[in-house]
Amino acid sequence: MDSDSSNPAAFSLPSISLQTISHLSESIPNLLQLPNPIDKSPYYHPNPAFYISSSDVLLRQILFDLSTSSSPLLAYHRAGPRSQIRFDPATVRAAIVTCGGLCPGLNTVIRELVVALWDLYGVRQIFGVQAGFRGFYSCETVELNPRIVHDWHLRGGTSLATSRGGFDLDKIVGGIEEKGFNQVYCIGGDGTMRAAVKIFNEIQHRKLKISITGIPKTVDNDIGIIDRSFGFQTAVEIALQAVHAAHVEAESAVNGVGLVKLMGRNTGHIALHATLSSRVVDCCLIPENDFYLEGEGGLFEFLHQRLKKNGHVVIVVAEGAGQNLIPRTESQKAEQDESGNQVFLDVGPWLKSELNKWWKRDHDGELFTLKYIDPTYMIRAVPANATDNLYCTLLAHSSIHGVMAGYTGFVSGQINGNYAYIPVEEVASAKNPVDTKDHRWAWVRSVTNQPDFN
Ligand SMILES: Nc1ncnc2c1ncn2[C@@H]1O[C@H](COP(=O)(O)OP(=O)(O)OP(=O)(O)O)[C@@H](O)[C@H]1O
Ligand SMILES: O=P(O)(O)OC[C@H]1O[C@](O)(CO)[C@@H](O)[C@@H]1O
Ligand SMILES: [Mg+2]
Repeated sequence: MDSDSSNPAAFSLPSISLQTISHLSESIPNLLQLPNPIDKSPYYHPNPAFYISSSDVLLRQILFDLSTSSSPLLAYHRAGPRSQIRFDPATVRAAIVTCGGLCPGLNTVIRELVVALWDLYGVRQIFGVQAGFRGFYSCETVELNPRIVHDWHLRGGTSLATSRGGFDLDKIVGGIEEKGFNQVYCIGGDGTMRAAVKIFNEIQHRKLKISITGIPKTVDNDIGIIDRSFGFQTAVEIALQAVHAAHVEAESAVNGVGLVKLMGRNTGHIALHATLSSRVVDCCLIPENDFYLEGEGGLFEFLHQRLKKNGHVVIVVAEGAGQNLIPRTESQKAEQDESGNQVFLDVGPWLKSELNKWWKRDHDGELFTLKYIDPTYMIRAVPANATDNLYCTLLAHSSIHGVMAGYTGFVSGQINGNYAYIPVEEVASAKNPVDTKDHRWAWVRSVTNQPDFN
């Protein structure tokens, strides 16, 4: 018999599958247990509800159709302070490392890790590892305290320096052991999370009492599971300035084209958000949606019509878009950066040149002005805005609470507005592409009226 779809009682809730995270007690016998020093904090006055227990979870999917959902709902441990801690603060030696590209908020996360370890938990041995993972074995570490980092949230970049490459598992874990670190905070993107998985596995293999955690950062917002990565909103805000400038230039010319290239290696989130929030973009080109230039339904035909109608156009192109169209030599095809990421050809100047050639070929003699803006590093080299700053603080605090409670091999992240601990392996493999089938891409297309290039 068919279930009555108007009667909610006719459906049963799917089961829940908890994504457990590792705990030091699984590999370290007789791990000590102490009351959380926040008990004595003059600011928090914790009541019983203040502490989070290991049975507190949050769901990844909060919207679903009961008539079709049958697979279990994924749940994660809720982030936050635990009533018992598993490190004696006096013996903690915490290491903080930043890896990969810059992102607004890196310095805020470092600052808040230092200040909260110091103020909330009474940790006094906190170290900055310089220049990314290679810093564990090739550079002096710097001792940090709240006085040193007090104004770091006002600075862009990372005051610890960052780098790509330099991943040598044996040397890194050797360096961690040699320097006596027992808490390792890794701030970085997808590559950093993949590296953290390997370090975590090696630490487990060596049965070391070291907790490692990841705090995901990427302006590209290309890390899955979490709501968004810190710094992304700030980057979009700065990107908008470039889009508005391109619009002014285009509008003030005859047959004016404003072309803006924005970051986004494999994902077009920055371009998409800049398009939706500016409302002045005529065409948004992202890596997830192939496009073509010539013929029916192509970019040139669309631009011709738009210029005829409005007299100007604004194009936003993400750096990873159109890579299949740009001619490249065999050696360019194989080029990688130090971390093994494919080196892209520069889509901005290529598109600019193609547009100029097209106009000259098809509209010779008619006025045409193309202004190209490439704000690339400007959007990620700035300090975090207010929202990202607060987000960075809560991520740093979540990480410390989890580590002090003895959890390891996890990432702190926001899921549906709440903070969770997610297994680092899961984050390392979770991508976050723009879904060109969902409502947000449909919204872009309805705002721009651009072709779908199918
Ligand atoms: N698969 C991997 N295994 C081990 N180490 C890795 C791996 N991928 C990346 N790494 C290391 O992680 C660090 C950061 O990687 P990468 O340069 O790709 O930046 P990222 O963390 O992805 O940040 P972003 O994407 O924002 O630039 C580098 O030191 C790199 O060597
Ligand atoms: O020039 P760099 O520092 O290697 O970084 C560029 C890359 O880093 C990112 O900002 C983050 O992954 C990408 O958007 C960009 O492709
Ligand atoms: Mg990356």
